[in-house]
Order: sequence, then C-alpha cells, then structure tokens
Amino acid sequence: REKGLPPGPPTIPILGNAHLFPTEFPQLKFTEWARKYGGLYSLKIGAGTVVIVTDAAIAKELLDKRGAATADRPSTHIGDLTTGGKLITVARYGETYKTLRKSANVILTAQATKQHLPIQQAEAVQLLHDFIQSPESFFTAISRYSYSVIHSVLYGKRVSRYDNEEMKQFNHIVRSFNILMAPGGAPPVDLIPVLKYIPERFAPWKTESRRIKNLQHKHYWTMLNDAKDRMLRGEGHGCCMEQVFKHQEELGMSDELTKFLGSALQETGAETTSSFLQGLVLALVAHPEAQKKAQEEIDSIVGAQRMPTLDDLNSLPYVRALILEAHRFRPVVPLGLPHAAISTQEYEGYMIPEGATIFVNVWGIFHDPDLFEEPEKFRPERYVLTENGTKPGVDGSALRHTLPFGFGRRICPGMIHFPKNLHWNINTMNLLWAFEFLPAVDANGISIPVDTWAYSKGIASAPLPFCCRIIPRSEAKIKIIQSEFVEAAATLSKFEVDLSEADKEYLRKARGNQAAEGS
Ligand code: HEM
Repeated sequence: REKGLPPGPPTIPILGNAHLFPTEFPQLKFTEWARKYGGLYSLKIGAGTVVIVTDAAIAKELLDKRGAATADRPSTHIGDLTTGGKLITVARYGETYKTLRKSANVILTAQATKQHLPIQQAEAVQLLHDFIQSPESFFTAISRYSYSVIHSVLYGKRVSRYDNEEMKQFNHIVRSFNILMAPGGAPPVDLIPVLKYIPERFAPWKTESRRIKNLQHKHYWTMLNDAKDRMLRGEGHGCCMEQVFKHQEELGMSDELTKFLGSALQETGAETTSSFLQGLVLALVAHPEAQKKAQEEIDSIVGAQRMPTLDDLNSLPYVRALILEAHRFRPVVPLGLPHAAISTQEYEGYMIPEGATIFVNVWGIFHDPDLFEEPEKFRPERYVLTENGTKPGVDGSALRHTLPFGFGRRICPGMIHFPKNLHWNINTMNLLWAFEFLPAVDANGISIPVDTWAYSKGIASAPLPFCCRIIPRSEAKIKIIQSEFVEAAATLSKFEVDLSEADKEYLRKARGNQAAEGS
C-alpha cells in the first residue's frame, strides 16, 4: 500500500488484498473492515486501489460536493466488450455518458411522472388483483408489475402476464449479463490486462459476451423500432423513447445511443423496483408487529370503503417510516455502483489516487450501531422518532432519505421525487390495506419462518424466492379491487399493442373473467 493511502488490511506482494476480496455479499466483509479501519479505508487489488467509504459525511464530501472529480466509473473490459461503453450505468465519465445522462434527465422529469401516473396506478391495481387470483405466484407477479410499468413508460407497451415471450427474453439477457459480470463469471481481466489478448477460442467469456451483445441488440432494437413505428403511425402515447426520438438531434442521440438508453433504464428500473417490493413483502411476513401497526394506521385514515391514494401518505407517518426502514434494512444496491476518481483527491491527510475505485458502503452506514439503535432489527419506529432514523442525540445530518440511490452526478435518475415515488408509496399502502402477509405453514399447520438474510448475490440484491400466505383482509376489499380492476382496463388496454397471438388469447380470457367479476 502506497504511502498516504487510507489504511486497510495488510497486503501481500503482487496481489495486494486481491486474495481477501469477498466474492459473495461483499458489503458484510466491507462493514467488518470498516469497524476495524474506519469510515475511509483502502484495499490494494494488484496495482489498483479501491477505497471504501462507510461514513455518510465522508461520502457527502467526496461524492456529492466533489462530484465533478468522482463521477467516473471504473473501467470494465467485459462490460465494454458487451456494451461498447454505451450503457449509462457502467459508462466512463466522457461525452457519450454526458449525452446519455442529459437525455435521461430530460425524459425522467416531474412532468413525465405525472403523465405516466395513470398507467402506473392501473398496473398497481393489477398487482393487487394478481395477488387475489394467485397468491402463491406473488413473487413473479411483482416481477411482471415492475417490468410492465417501466416498459410502458419507456416504450408505450405493457406486459399483462409473466410468461410473455418478451419478458422471458429480457430475463434471460439480464441473467446472462449478471452471471458474466459477477466475480468469477470471467477471469479477472481488469486486474490482469494481458488476459484481454487471449484468442477467443481459448476465452469462452469473449464468445459469451458477443452472444449477450447480439441478444441485447436484437431485443432492444425491436422494442425501440416498434415504439418508433407506433409513433409514426400516430398511435404513440408520448412514452419516453418517443420523447428522445422527437428531440434526437438537439440531445445528440443516435439511434444506437437511444437503444442503449432504453435498455439501461429498462434493466435498472425493472430489477430495482421488484427487489424493493419483494423485500417489502419479506419484511412484512417476518415482522408481524410492524405490519399490524401500519395496518391500524391505514385503517384509521383510509377505512375499508375505498383504496388508498397518494395523498393519504401525508397522514400516515408510520407507513412513511416503514418505507424508509425497508430501504435501510435491506438496501437494494448495498454498495451502490462504484465511482472512480477522475483526479487525485486529498481527504484529511489521506490520498485517493486518480483512477481509484470508490465504493460507498451504504449497507455499512445503515447498519452502524453508533448511528442506529439495534440496526439489525426491522423497526420503522426509528424514523418516527428522528428524521433519519438515528438514535436520539446522535448527529445524523449527513444522512438523507435518498442515500440508497447513490451520489453526486451519478445519483439514480430513476428515483424521481423520492418522497412521492409511486412504486413504493402506492404499492406499500395498497398491499397493507388489502392483505395480511403471514408465514407459510407445513402439512401440520406449523409456521415456516422466512429468512430475511436469503438474498441473491450480485451488485443489486433481491430476496430469493420464498413462500408466504397472502390473505385478503375482507370480502369488501376484494370487491373494491375487482371493481377498480375492471375500471383499470380502459387505461391498461391503451398499452396493449402489437400483441402476440398468445397474449391476445390470454387477454381475451382475462377480460372475459373480469367482466364477470365486475357484474
Ligand atoms: C428501488 C429503486 C432504485 C434504487 C434503490 C436505485 C439505486 C441506484 C443506485 C445506488 C445507483 C448508483 C448511483 C451512483 O452511482 O452513485 C443507481 C443508478 C442508476 N439508476 Fe437507479 N435505483 C432505483 C430505481 C431506478 C429506476 C426505476 C430507474 C429507471 C427509471 C433507475 C435508473 C438508474 C440509472 C440509469 C442509473 C445509472 C446512473 C448513472 O450512472 O449516471 N433506477 N440507481
């Protein structure tokens, strides 16, 4: 470890700390090291430096205030092979990135949020309806919901069932890319650059990367061209991709970049939203006391005669606290996405060299016992007690509710208007209002507890599929949901475009049943 670097675990020759680098749930090891080496420490990975920040004030200074100097991403050879450096999430901080980010900011505005509200609300009603129809499939119902909402917003086309062919393709592409990019998915090319020159016949990861690149191209190119054709036929809805097409020249967006923007937003938008909602259900099953308290609050404000609305949230402090606690308890991206230093930075006598990778260990900050009382417990009350959920008397001013969404110039463009975000606000209220979430039971009627640690590996973390019982809270509520679902058909059907025969057949049947339910 060079002189001046933040401290860290002892190194060995050549590898530095590479042999210690955790390949599974790195946030846990990073947090353990933070308790030992402090809020700012470093790891040597070969000749490269990785800096881990587990302190909100240091993150604020280095990534928010000095955002211009820390907005880069570390280079990833395999990411570049697959995406040509055009995927906004992993793109280096250059002209291509800036063009993509400007376009993302133009299409994801408060105005756009309002415009897309009806389809999001209609999809949220379908989610409740799906839970009533097939409670055992709640996990995939959430995945469908998340995929369909962002797909409607981006491309003006929804997906009404989980088994849809486009969604299957999408899942395959995302899974294949995640496997390739995960530690061990390919040799450590970024650490040992000479590996780049291995001929493809001895480097299966090069073939896999090309396969994924072709699949991605075909999939997103079709989505984009279909949206463009609908727009040109006068059948568009003003979806985000149409906005990009209309302003393509002034935004400097080629068709190729537009395709990549759509793919990045679709992938990040769908995966993160479903992880959050699946994690929410898991937390509710595991913490019946919090569930009960939130339901009592909702019942007292909303009652049983109507569904909750976004405005109700102002009168529901415990439910607001529960949403914040769900983001704290199991942040969807526990280490955020890595930044990289564009120039050498000095912080309180330590040096962060140009090119160093910087991780903010959001998990470690949110599970710091100096800040949070019993951080391993799911306890929404903490956010009723203090603004940032910290122990009374502790300075939590460097924390913010949007911490799980990243930092500085790379902060998540999809978190639009966090306090009013529909995905978690309306769905959390709806689910609590409509259902009891209980552990599954075995053949002898004994409860099978859920495991709140059973999460997927990878940069974004989702609960592994689990079983639970989802029981409607009353017949009257079932009736309200059914009638809302019948009404939602008017909005949903506008987005049911260019369907396959299988999808048409599915909808014919579903709409038939729906009409029967509503009558
Ligand atoms: C629970 C929901 C979400 C969470 C927790 C989340 C979290 C994050 C985090 C931690 C980052 C990295 C920020 C950084 O580098 O400092 C990020 C980036 C990003 N997110 Fe989200 N996100 C969510 C939803 C969404 C949605 C719905 C969209 C799309 C509409 C989206 C699109 C993106 C994009 C494009 C980036 C890359 C930004 C860049 O590199 O400039 N995210 N998100």
